[in-house]
Amino acid sequence: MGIPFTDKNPRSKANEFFGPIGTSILVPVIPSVIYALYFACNDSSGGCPQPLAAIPFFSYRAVSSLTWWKGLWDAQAFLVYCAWMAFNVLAWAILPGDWVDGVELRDGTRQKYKINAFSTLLLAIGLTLGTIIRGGSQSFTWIYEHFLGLVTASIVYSILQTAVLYFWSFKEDKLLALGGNSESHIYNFWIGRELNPTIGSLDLKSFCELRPGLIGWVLINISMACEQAVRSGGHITDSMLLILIFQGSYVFDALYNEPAILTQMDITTDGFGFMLNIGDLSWVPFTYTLQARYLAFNPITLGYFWSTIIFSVNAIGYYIFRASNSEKDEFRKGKNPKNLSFMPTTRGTKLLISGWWGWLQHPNYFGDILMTASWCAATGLRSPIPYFQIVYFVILLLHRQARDNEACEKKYGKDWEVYKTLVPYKIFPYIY
Ligand SMILES: NC(=O)C1=CN([C@@H]2O[C@H](COP(=O)(O)OP(=O)(O)OC[C@H]3O[C@@H](n4cnc5c(N)ncnc54)[C@H](OP(=O)(O)O)[C@@H]3O)[C@@H](O)[C@H]2O)C=CC1
Ligand SMILES: CC(C)=CCC[C@@H](C)[C@H]1CC=C2C3=C(CC[C@@]21C)[C@@]1(C)CC[C@H](O)C(C)(C)[C@@H]1CC3
Repeated sequence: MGIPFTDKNPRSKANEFFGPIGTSILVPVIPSVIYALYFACNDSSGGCPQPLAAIPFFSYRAVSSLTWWKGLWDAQAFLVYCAWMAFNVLAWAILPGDWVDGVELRDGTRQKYKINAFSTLLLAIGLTLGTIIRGGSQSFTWIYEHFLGLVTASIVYSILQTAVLYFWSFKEDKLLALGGNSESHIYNFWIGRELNPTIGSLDLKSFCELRPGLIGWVLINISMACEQAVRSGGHITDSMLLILIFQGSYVFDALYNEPAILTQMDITTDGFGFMLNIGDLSWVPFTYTLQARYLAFNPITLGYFWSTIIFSVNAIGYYIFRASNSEKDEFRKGKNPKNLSFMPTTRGTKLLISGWWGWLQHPNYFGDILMTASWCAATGLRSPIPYFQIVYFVILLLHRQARDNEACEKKYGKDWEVYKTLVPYKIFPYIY
């Protein structure tokens, strides 16, 4: 099928993520990594890497049997996953929230967003805690027990949703993502063709980025803590408590600042393709919970000394992340309470050259990386598997920095070169 292009939706180049070849590798690799993390870190593996052949996922004999494949599917988990998506849609529809405008799109229109993700989070946590208070820790271990089935459910759901949206994007009059209208179907499938797919007034991309995955992350962590408590006679370790606090507050922060996401590249520029579908709905809830899942069957006590160090790294990271994000948000809204220096640009928008944004090109990434490092450190040193998160996250943010740099070169031209001479370090102070 030829892929049409018009003045409104010009042909784009398939030049990111190593083009059609890179994206055709990424599409099967991302779900495989989610499964691999499960098989390399569960109760039977003990969360330590075994010889690869001992892990069913990597053993030819296991993978070639139909029974093994059937074991990945859990109909009950699939129903629960669909019910979870329905709960999020209902909460979005029923809970009150202000309607705000997104950034101006290239056709002059603006997408409208209902802001009530934070109240959805409070509702979900309230219901969960109510269940645990009434039924004890054992009443909320279902997620731990059905983790593999839920992984499959989320992957199947993401594939179906991406496929439906891909076909839907060929209906006329859609505004497409500038990067997602290349000549390659697989590349467009990965990036996403339509910029802002909606059902009625529900914007699917922002909905999926903030609600089912992020709130699911918190609930999965709580289930892992319940599993640990059941196994140890009602207690959870200091490491598990730290993970609940760190990651819970990270999600609280994201949902409390919901409107801030509307100016980020995922919302303004990328389509809603496989990358964001599987990223939001499967990767975030099922790999970002790796530390809590590991601790569920590997209780680790850190003690006051290490807990204080790890807590401090997370607190410093959070401070840098929040302060720098808020500084830029305020500045973009036309406020400059600290009287920070900035440079004018021919594009019209100004660039900060003092404060957090005069220190690094992405101070918020640096804060985010410190936080992720503290999450991994809370799992101790017995297994390298929970450290997967920091490796992945540094790669993600290095790649994101490169994508943003390219976008800023286009937006600001020579002014961006000047900015880079004034603020030479990208993410890591005095290193990179
Ligand atoms: N936990 C996770 O999995 C992930 C978390 N994140 C987090 O999301 C947050 C947002 O990240 P992201 O949107 O990628 O990037 P940034 O918040 O760094 O935003 C980049 C944009 O900011 C503007 N900008 C850049 N420099 C300046 C300056 N000096 N003064 C004013 N504006 C400037 C430019 O846009 P313009 O000039 O057009 O306004 C640029 O395109 C980060 O905190 C990141 O850590 C991101 C990905 C994954
Ligand atoms: C491996 C793979 C499929 C990667 C896809 C990338 C996505 C996992 C991430 C792209 C941008 C993201 C953001 C968040 C979560 C991860 C993804 C979806 C985010 C919602 C996390 C919470 C933060 O506070 C945030 C709101 C700033 C952030 C936005 C970007």
